[in-house]
Amino acid sequence: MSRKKVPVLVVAGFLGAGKTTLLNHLLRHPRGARIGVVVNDFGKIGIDAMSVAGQVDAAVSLSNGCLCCAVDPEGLDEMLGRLTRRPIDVVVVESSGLADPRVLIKMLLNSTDERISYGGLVEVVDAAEFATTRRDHPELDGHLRFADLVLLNKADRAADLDGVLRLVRELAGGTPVLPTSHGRVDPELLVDARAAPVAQQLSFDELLADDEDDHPHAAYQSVEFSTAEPLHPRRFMRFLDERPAGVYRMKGFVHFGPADPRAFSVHTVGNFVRFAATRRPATPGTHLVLIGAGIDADRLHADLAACRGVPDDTDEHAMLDVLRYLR
Ligand SMILES: Nc1nc2c(ncn2[C@@H]2O[C@H](COP(=O)(O)OP(=O)(O)OP(=O)(O)O)[C@@H](O)[C@H]2O)c(=O)[nH]1
Repeated sequence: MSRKKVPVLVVAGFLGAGKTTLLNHLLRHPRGARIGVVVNDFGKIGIDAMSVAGQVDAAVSLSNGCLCCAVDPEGLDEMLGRLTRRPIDVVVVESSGLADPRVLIKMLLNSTDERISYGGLVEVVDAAEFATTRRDHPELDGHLRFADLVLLNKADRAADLDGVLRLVRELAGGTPVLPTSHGRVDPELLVDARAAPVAQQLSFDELLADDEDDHPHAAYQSVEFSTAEPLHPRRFMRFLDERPAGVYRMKGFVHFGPADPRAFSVHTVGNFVRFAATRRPATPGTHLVLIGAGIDADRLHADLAACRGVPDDTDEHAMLDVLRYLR
């Protein structure tokens, strides 16, 4: 039986930006997702966090040094293999501060392990020390641009948060930038909960209602979109390309009708897009949840509604852009 591939999300950032803090936060608030982690230094991941997540053994670590330098592709595959032997929904890999995350990403993209697929790059940036980090590591600008999502952490300590946010957004080009404190992002933004089809999950409003006070739900909005009609693959890909920067996360199922009879799951983290061909969901059609901040729900609805349609008979390659993101 073929199993769903496990996305491997890379968390990068320069020294002290808050990568471990983010990992601990995700482990403490897994929202039903079974999270495996690969960390550089096991000591920094709170054992209590692993216990909360009920997965004390779902972590591997290097006793020293940096993943990219200490591990060759086979070594990485072996580590991931150990994690994905048990049911797991996502693996989060912490990339050491000084390494270029692209080395690790390349290893993941070239992995021969059929059970995993690269799941995107989250760059954690220290908002309080941004100028110093940038001065010491000019390569930071490049990291911001090729990340899929930038978390501007330590927002609580930044002397001029608006100014830093403006600058980071400008440097990041099209990469969405989300301010956070103590890595407290909603896990829904990064990982898929262990769940039935999106249509049967709790709505975001329901999630808003229930949590501890350190859970920053209130900052986000969710927009749901469903249609029984097929989406036109080219129009939908254009929508993804042009989606507003405030849409941090999108997940659900898409149906392209006659262009491809399969149902596809779609999953985005920031700019990262992943499609997977799935078994057809119980209700054929498209069901999407978009999560973000400062987004115009009516506009998103209208833009998605405009994606409905089927390619004409002469457009044989209409699915190509979608298939490029198939993992
Ligand atoms: N005030 C404040 N402190 C934070 C925040 N996030 C992390 N910290 C603190 O900053 C320090 C560094 O955080 P880590 O999570 O260890 O950073 P890291 O990126 O994993 O660090 P390295 O692994 O050394 O690169 C710790 O003392 C955290 O408690 C934040 O948003 N605000």
